[in-house]
Amino acid sequence: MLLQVENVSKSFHKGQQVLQHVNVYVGHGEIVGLVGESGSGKSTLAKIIMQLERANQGHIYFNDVEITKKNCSSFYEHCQLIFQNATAALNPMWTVKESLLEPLQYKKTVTNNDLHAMLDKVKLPVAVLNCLPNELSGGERQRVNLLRSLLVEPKLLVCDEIVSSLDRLTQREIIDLLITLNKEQHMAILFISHDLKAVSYLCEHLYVMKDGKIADEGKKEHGVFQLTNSYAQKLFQAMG
Ligand SMILES: Nc1ncnc2c1ncn2[C@@H]1O[C@H](COP(=O)(O)OP(=O)(O)OP(=O)(O)O)[C@@H](O)[C@H]1O
Repeated sequence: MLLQVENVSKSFHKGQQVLQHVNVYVGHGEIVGLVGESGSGKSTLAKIIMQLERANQGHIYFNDVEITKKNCSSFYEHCQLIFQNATAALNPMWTVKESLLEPLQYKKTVTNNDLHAMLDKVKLPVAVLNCLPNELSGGERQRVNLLRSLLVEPKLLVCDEIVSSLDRLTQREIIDLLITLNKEQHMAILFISHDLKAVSYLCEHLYVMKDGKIADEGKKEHGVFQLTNSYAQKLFQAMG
């Protein structure tokens, strides 16, 4: 198993349990969805996985090694998080080229040819390298953000609502790109979203969250998730 979230619980204030005994598993090269209503605890779980928040209880394992604050820098070489607000993730003063090269400065040399090949992969023109974030569209910014994470060649990409603010066509292009990266680089994806259509299209395995608990989980068979919990079934019936 690549990622194991074991029995994670979290409360910010006394009495308000945001996550309760959550177990989530992502296999090598697997695309796993996590859906749930607004406030069900999805982003909090993503932050706990990435060691940006501390769980009150439970453990995170990556490749069977427990992730803690102490060893998380090597974890970040293999696991990257991207989130909805691509603008906030990019330094407004840096050109795209500076933003792309910054996470790699101590790791490996990236030639202009490597950069151009990667830009091509995420369907961005070479001209964006000299642009500042505010000179790009929302879709372009999210592609830059994605590319920034991909240059590290992660084994797992955690995506928190990354297509929610984009139009349907751009959403589809980014999701198709994720599918290509998954196939070509065997990169696993934890795709957190409240967009059931996007999740149904992309994911093979799904967790449904409700009020901080995993209400159901199921694999996709013949294009349909096999869910047994009545809340989870209703969610998908409502989608039509
Ligand atoms: N830093 C914090 N301090 C206090 N409460 C918080 C904090 N972060 C999240 N919460 C609370 O935890 C609950 C879950 O929030 P979270 O952002 O994880 O939900 P979500 O499922 O990601 O929602 P959305 O789909 O709207 O992003 C909410 O009630 C939220 O107010």
